Amino acid sequence: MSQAVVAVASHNPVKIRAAEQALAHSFADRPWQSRAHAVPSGVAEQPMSHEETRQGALNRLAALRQADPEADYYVAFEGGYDRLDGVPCTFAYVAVSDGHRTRVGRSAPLPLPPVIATRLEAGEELGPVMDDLFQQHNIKQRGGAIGILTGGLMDRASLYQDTLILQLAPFRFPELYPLNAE
Ligand SMILES: O=P(O)(O)OP(=O)(O)OP(=O)(O)OC[C@H]1O[C@@H](n2cnc3c(O)ncnc32)[C@H](O)[C@@H]1O
Repeated sequence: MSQAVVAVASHNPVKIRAAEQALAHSFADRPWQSRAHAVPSGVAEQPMSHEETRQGALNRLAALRQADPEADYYVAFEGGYDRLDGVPCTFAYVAVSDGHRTRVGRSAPLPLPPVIATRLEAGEELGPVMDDLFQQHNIKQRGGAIGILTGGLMDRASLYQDTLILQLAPFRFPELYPLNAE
């Protein structure tokens, strides 16, 4: 069977791996390959609200579809920060499309310690702040804040992968999720 292609809206290896794994697990009857594209998010490097983060994922998805019109699936992740129920958190939005149907969803949130929240609210980015506090290099492209603060029980790729798998349910069972009800 011919390879199916998932286009990914980032060169960050964490995001590419998460997209590849989620598609390969959700649609295991097909072999998958990924194509990565650097596309603009159209929002700040460090989105500071859930609305801005969601918009970043949607903007990346739209740019990705223009950049790679022949892919079978399109996946865009955007990492962000907000106070959810008053608690400072980092989370991601994923936007996924097969060219017909589009779904957007937010990951489970990771609560951040006040020392990190204060620095983000002063204008710093989470990746460099984590590198600085935990003496890491480019942790955002490895386990991320999730890896460090869960003691390795989860990592950025696994959280993003699970977030995408949940949003793929309507694509797996299209008869249960009619397009005109979305
Ligand atoms: O190359 P791109 O796709 O832009 O990937 P990114 O990791 O740099 O960027 P995102 O836009 O997804 O995330 C926004 C910021 O949040 C940071 N970030 C998000 N999740 C993180 C995590 O788990 N650990 C460390 N930094 C994280 C990241 O450093 C970015 O500066």
